[in-house]
Amino acid sequence: MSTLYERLGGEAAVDLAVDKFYRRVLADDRISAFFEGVDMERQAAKQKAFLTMVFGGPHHYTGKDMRDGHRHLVARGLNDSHFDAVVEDLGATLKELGIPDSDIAEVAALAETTRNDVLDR
Ligand code: HEM
Repeated sequence: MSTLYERLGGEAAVDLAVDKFYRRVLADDRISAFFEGVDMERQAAKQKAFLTMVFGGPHHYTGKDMRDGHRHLVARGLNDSHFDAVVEDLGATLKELGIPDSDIAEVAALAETTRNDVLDR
């Protein structure tokens, strides 16, 4: 029985999805403002960490890290609607990559488990 991360293609799939996902997020005017002024050098690594988490792969982040990493964004108004937009953009990216709907639903469910930490509540 393979894990979701393995089924999606492991690290290679994460690398492929990072670029497509980030482009989609930056083009999404519901959420792009939150990424203004973000350190671009570190951004690829962060996006990789993001996708590894939501693919259910090996990552070192905790709920506390997610709180600390997004608290400054919550202070700038980050809320459920923005979280929903990110999950939607992620689903659209995976769909574009030919990932089956059942796997996309699993990724969305995993993302969901981080919602209260990301939104600091
Ligand atoms: C599924 C939920 C989410 C996960 C798993 C996630 C994951 C991550 C991770 C791992 C980092 C790197 C943290 C660090 O090491 O500094 C990060 C940073 C970031 N996230 Fe998220 N994130 C989520 C939701 C969101 C949402 C909804 C937004 C905004 C619409 C967002 C915007 C950002 C930004 C702008 C950064 C960079 C912050 C900075 O460097 O100033 N994230 N996220």
